[in-house]
Amino acid sequence: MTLARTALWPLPRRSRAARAPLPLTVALLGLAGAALIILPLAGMGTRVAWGRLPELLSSPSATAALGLSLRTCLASTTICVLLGAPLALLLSRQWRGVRLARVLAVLPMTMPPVVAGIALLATLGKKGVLGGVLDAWGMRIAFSTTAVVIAQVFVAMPFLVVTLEAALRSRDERAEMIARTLGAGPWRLLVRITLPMVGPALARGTALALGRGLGEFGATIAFAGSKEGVTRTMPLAIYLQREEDTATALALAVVLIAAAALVVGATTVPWGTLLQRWLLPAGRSPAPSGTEHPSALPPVPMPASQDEPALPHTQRNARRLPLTISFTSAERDVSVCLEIGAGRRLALIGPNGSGKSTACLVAAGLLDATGGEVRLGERVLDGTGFVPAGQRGIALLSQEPGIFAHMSVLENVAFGPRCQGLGRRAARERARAELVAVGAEHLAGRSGGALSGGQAARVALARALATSPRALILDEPMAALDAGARQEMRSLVTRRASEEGLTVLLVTHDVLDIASLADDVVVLEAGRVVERGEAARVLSAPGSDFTARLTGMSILMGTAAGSREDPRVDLGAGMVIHGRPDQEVREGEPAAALIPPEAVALYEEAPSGSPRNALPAVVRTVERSGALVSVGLESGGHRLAASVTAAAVAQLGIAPDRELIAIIKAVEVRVVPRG
Ligand SMILES: Nc1ncnc2c1ncn2[C@@H]1O[C@H](COP(=O)(O)OP(=O)(O)OP(=O)(O)O)[C@@H](O)[C@H]1O
Repeated sequence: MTLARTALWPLPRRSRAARAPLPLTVALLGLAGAALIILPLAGMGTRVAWGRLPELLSSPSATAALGLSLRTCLASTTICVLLGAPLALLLSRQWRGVRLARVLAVLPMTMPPVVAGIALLATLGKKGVLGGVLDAWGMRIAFSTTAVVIAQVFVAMPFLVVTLEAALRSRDERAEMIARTLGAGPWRLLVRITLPMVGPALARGTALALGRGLGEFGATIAFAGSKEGVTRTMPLAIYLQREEDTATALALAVVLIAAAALVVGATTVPWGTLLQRWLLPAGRSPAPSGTEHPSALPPVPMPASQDEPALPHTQRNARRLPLTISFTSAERDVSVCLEIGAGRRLALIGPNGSGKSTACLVAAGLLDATGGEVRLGERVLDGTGFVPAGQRGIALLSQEPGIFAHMSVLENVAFGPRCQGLGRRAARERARAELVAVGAEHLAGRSGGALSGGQAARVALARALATSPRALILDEPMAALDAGARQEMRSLVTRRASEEGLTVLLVTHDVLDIASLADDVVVLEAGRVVERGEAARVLSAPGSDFTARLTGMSILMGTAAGSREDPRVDLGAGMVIHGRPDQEVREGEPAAALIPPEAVALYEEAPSGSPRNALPAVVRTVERSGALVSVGLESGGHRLAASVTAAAVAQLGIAPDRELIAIIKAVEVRVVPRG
């Protein structure tokens, strides 16, 4: 079976069926192109005195050229990396004139090298603009080994800059955003997140710069001349000796081609994957765990604030803080004021583009709260001052978990505590305890890039909570998970938020998230609040079109009862709803029964056979909805919606105030715990 599956998908690369057909003419032209590259190399190979290669390469002129090329290339490549990487970082950002700067940076790539040499000579030569000044100080650059290095840097650095800058501009910036919310400063962000993310491009750019430096000829001969042992690099030696000492010139050419092939070959190696494999071998055992308990989490120093001194972890847990987010963004046309009570969980819902993520970014400190204020407890985070992301005591979890793929899971979770000043060992201990708390300790040693969606969501939660936040912003972190993983994540968030006493802002499009997680709901439409209230009230009696459409189903609040095989919700006044089996119930805890309108059938009298869910109900509204009719009912103070045919409406005489019996299929009722 496995064989059949692998044979079918993915299709083997060599399979004929897997290849898109190529016109014969195109294939022949391609082969002609390849011949044009290979034939001269092969032709040269026929002239090389292969047997005398060691002897030829050990001649004084050859060793001098080889040694000089090696030294100057190492120096120029180092300079290319040290100056080129910062230049690429500058060019990858948006600022006035950046387009012109990008053109100038690649100009040496398209310039004839000899022109580059003349330009360098005009600047640094004896009569050059700078050369004259340097000459007065006794520094002669032209026609020295330094000139060779400068010529190589001039022509080679753009290769590194262009490669790195393209990678930087197309990188996914979400990981950096997450790192900022975890407290990373500019250097840590650059060294631990940005550069490792573009590591393969940096390696490729460096290899290309090295290759270009090795082959440099025109700029060198014009600016540095050709003095044996001082400026005569391999390409120059090959050119000058090609007639009088052809054998040595060809031997040097072989070395140059071999070096170039090695360098170009190195650019095709998947360095990122290899490094990860070396640094995190698959067999590496997960970090020891199992002895820690969440209550034993080592403390993390809270960001210093003048008006709120850092508190010990245990005391902070006891303090639940209210969160206020109030701002107006003219650019995005969003104007919102949210007040979340201390330790409460508020669901922010609304159509796409209504401003939910904008509110999350403002709260986390990734966007300015223009004309407003962000306040956590007594501490003003934005408004009369600005507390940067990562120092606010607010953690952000977004739809993309943003797990750092180049780090292990343990390092991911330890990242925040490290940013907050904890030592390596203490940060790792803290990370381990957080992983235990979310049931992911077995993943500690795994690479961050080797997690399933559900695992990544757990790790992201552990990483966010490892910074000991007081408020948690959840911007649809469960949207990409399957139903099972979503339910697990809901329970986990509910438990950890209660344990840590967190104030939670949750963005979601899922009614189940609201029913099981939220205390309060705010509805946004077109950047404005159109409805707010307690979750139970908003869900059972929607006051806006959006919530009415969102809920669609009836949500009956009550108390959980029964067992996994027969879960129930007691609605009070002797009314009970049975749900479908295989749902977790916590006897006596708040729960909601979610009922789709199609699961409700209406009868004049209870049918024989005593169906399990039979509720007396009074019709309140009747509305046509496409081919069907939506009937709004009230049963013991609960609102219930049914979807019936027009024929049923006529047959039963369904009209406002009509008393009926609602029969609800237990298999279609979901029982959801309300944390
Ligand atoms: N980077 C940006 N620059 C300018 N405007 C933006 C930017 N990102 C979003 N917007 C605009 O801001 C408004 C609110 O967008 P936001 O992403 O906050 O909505 P949302 O409710 O989170 O949407 P969704 O449910 O699709 O995630 C939209 O009109 C959007 O076009």
